[in-house]
Amino acid sequence: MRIPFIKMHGLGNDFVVIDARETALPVSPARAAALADRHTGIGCDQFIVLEPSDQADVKMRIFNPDGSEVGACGNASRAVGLLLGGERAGRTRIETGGGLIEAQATDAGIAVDMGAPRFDWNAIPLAYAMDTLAMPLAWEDLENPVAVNVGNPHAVFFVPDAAAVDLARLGPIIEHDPVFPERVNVNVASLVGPDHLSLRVWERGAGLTRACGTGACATAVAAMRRKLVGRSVTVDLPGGALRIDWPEGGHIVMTGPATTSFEGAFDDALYPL
Ligand SMILES: N[C@@H](CCC[C@H](N)C(=O)O)C(=O)O
Repeated sequence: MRIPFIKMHGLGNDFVVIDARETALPVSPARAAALADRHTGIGCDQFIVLEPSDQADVKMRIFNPDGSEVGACGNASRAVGLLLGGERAGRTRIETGGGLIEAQATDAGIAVDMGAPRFDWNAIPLAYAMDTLAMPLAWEDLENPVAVNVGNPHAVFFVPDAAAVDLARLGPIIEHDPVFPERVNVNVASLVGPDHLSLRVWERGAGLTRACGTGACATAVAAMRRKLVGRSVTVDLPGGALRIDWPEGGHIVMTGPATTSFEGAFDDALYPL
């Protein structure tokens, strides 16, 4: 069977999106990983499957290129908001594994209500109780991260110069540390101006990406909790900038672009379950 797909991205974090609301597409970790492969498949940072939802306009399933299914993807949420916004008068409620979120087209881009961050150690989750605003741990020069869950788990390290960190080497070590039983997304961030952060992310199950929307949300709220910035910040990533707002006691709102690259179709027999 020929399966239509849409290739999209948010700041260079790229997705293969399948609209399976009408015709179901069986997915397995092996099929997701094969489609995401940049040499032998279509190639993407995350494979996204849209399914019917009984509590929102759509259910978004998210797979990393290693085949793992995860709870949240900020950049894909904006892409899905762009894709379905026309059908939904600009506003799309999206069910994810990490909770219900809502995307809205605005003059500044697609704004997504990403819900409330969680800082409890067992919500991250961590292997044992500890202070999540300054975890008493270090991996070489990377020390005392903030741990936060924004639908998926993040460790945020504040460093003098994020560009100088050997994230390709340290990222996988931290991602797989047993202190993070569900692994972790690894963020290194520096303050580059008032309410302005620079960020690089080693994504769990994906590696270095040009942008990570949930990483930007996690880093912004971590910086707010550390009182490094105010409640509205710009986060520069290798692929471009996102605006993150987190009003006192409220939900995180991420605003930024989403883009459609091209459409195509694949033969599902070439990607067995
Ligand atoms: N690129 C995403 C995050 C995708 C999931 C992540 N790798 C995880 O395993 O939690 C984003 O834009 O947030």
